[in-house]
Amino acid sequence: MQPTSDVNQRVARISAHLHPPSFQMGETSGLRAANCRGKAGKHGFKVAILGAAGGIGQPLALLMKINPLVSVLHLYDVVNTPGVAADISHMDTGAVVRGFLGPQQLDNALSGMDLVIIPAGVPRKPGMTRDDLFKINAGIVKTICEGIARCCPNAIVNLISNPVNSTVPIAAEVFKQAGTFDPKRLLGVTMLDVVRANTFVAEVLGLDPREVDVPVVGGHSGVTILPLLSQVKPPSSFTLKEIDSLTDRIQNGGTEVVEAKAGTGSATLSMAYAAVKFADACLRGLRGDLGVVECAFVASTVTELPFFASKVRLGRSGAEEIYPLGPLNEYESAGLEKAKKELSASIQKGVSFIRK
Ligand SMILES: NC(=O)c1ccc[n+]([C@@H]2O[C@H](COP(=O)([O-])OP(=O)(O)OC[C@H]3O[C@@H](n4cnc5c(N)ncnc54)[C@H](O)[C@@H]3O)[C@@H](O)[C@H]2O)c1
Ligand SMILES: O=C(O)C[C@H](O)C(=O)O
Repeated sequence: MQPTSDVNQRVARISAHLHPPSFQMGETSGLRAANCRGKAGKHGFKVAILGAAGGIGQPLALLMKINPLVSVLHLYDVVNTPGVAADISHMDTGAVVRGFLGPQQLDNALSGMDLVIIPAGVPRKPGMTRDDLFKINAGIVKTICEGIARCCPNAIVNLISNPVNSTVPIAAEVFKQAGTFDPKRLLGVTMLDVVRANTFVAEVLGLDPREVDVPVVGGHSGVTILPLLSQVKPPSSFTLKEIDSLTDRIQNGGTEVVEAKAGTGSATLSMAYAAVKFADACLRGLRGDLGVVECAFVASTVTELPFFASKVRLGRSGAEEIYPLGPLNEYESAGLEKAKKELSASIQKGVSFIRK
């Protein structure tokens, strides 16, 4: 495989020749959006997806195009965005779609955005840990975050790229160096763990998953994924066997999908669903809705670690309140100690990548 920087440079050279700063619906057909009578995009939020041509990026773009809170949707990737943007732009929903290809168009993709969602980077293959992705994805996240600091320092950032336990600290360090770090606006997306936990717990309880709420705290990898089954809503009790098997399945849900996909990638469709659920919550918070609460991996003082996933209240300025973990039982307290040990090393690895 070629180093990412070489690929990026080649893409930049080619795209500089082939493409203007962005391309929009109709630009190849003679009927440019700019010439049309209606001017869309006045109401609602401007959202960028970086990694928009990927396994998560494409269904995520589709679902964000349907979201009535989105007025402008920027789709950025280092490959294939012309096709994805053209395709998505034909959907008769409100958001105006623009595509951006390659590093030369990164700044235009990001300028003026309210929310930036980042699923850029390589996924796992069977036998790999999320930390095995660090080598490639750390640099990708660094470059993208440098762009955010330059072009939309006030945007809310939803970071999906793995390993989340390290990429969020990387993003924080980039923003600190640029003088733009606002801990409330940087959110690591752990929503898929909650989505899985709700589904698996509902299965055991014989309930509709939409009626179930399982807080999942800690981080987004193996033992750092800590479901708090003692706090499930509606209040429920489990046998020790159920607790063991539910905890194991929630912690290894990602690996279950990686193995089932047998080398072709990791969770994309359920992740796009989870990402949209989380992004929608962020947008409702930005709009000023009250009582929007979801789990996310954020800068935190809930434990002695500088980052931790827990329930947060989303408002006009991002994660405005971070809730404490609440009472843990003995099983969960033991899990918390294991989680903190692994998380601490992953956070340090991310910080050192930038401070080196
Ligand atoms: N947080 C979570 O819960 C969660 C869940 C699933 C997957 N993930 C992670 O999300 C990432 C993406 O997964 P995927 O299945 O969509 O992978 P994918 O390979 O299908 O897509 C990734 C996309 O990123 C693009 N990309 C690469 N370098 C880029 C750069 N410098 N700038 C912009 N785009 C770039 C690629 O061209 C590709 O289109 C992986 O790291 C994966 O581990 C996280
Ligand atoms: O498991 C992976 O590598 C992808 C993602 O983190 C997931 O939880 O599905």
